[in-house]
Amino acid sequence: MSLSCHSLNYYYGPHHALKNIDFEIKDACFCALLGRNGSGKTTLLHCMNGILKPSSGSLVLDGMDMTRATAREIARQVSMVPQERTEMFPFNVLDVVVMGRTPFLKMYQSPSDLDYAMAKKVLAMLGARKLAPRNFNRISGGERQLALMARALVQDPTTLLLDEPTNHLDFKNQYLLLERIKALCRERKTRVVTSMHDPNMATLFADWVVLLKYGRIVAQGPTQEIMTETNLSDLYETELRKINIGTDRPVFLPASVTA
Ligand SMILES: Nc1ncnc2c1ncn2[C@@H]1O[C@H](COP(=O)(O)OP(=O)(O)OP(=O)(O)O)[C@@H](O)[C@H]1O
Repeated sequence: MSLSCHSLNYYYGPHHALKNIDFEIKDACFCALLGRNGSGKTTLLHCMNGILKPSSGSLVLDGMDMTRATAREIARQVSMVPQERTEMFPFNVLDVVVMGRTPFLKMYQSPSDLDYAMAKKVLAMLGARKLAPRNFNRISGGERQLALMARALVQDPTTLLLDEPTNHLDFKNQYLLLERIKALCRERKTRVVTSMHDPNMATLFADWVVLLKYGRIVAQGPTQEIMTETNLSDLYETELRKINIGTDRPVFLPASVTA
C-alpha cells in the first residue's frame, strides 16, 4: 500500500509550479518535504489532498485514483492540517475536533458519544486536554494549531498531510507534536507527509525526505542518505556545515555562523 505519483505537473495559469514529480511513499513512513519558500511544497500537499487537481500525471492512494475520487472518498483516508489559519469556528475546541469525524457520519447524523470520546483522547494525546471547553476563536495561535492537529488525527487517516506543523508552537510542543506523529506512524502505520522549514527537525524525525527546488524534486530517499552538506547547501543556496552532536543524527547550520 502506498501513495504514489508519476509525472505530476501543476500549473497556476502560466506558472509551472510542479514539474514532473515522481515519488512513492509507503505505509508507516514519515516523509518530510523540504525546499525554499515558493518551491512547491504546499502545492504538492494540496494535490495530495485533492484540493488541487494535477494538470497532468497520476496520483494514486492505496489503489484509488485521487484525480477522480470525490472529496468524501479522499476525506475518509486523508486529513490535512493547513499552513494558514484563516478558519474560525464559533464553537468550543472539542466540537471543532469532533468535526474530524464528519466524513464517517451519514447526512444529518450527529457525532456519537464514541466520536466525542475519540476527540477527547486525541486532545489528551497532544497534551491539550484543557483546551476542550475553550472557545476556538479565543485561544492562541499555537493552541489553535494543536486543536486543528487533533481534528486531523480524529479522522484516523491512513495519510496525514501537514503544512509546516510546528509553526506557532513553543519549543516543548514542537518536539511533543513531532514525537506523537512519529509514534502514530509506528503504531497505526499512518503515512505522514509534512512540509518543514527546519532541516534539523527533518533529520531528527523523518524516515524519508523529498527535496524540492523550483517545483522539481532534486533529491529524495532515506533521511541519512539525502541530508548531506552538499544536498542541503544546494537546496537552500547557502553554504551549510554538518555538525556531529554525538548521535546518528547530525545538525546543519549555515557556515557563516559556524566560522
Ligand atoms: N494561487 C496561486 N496562484 C498563482 N501562483 C501561486 C499560487 N499559489 C502558489 N503559487 C506559486 O507557486 C509556487 C509554489 O508555491 P507553494 O505555496 O507551493 O510554495 P511553498 O514551497 O509551499 O512555499 P512556502 O515555503 O513559502 O510556504 C510559488 O512560486 C508561488 O508563488
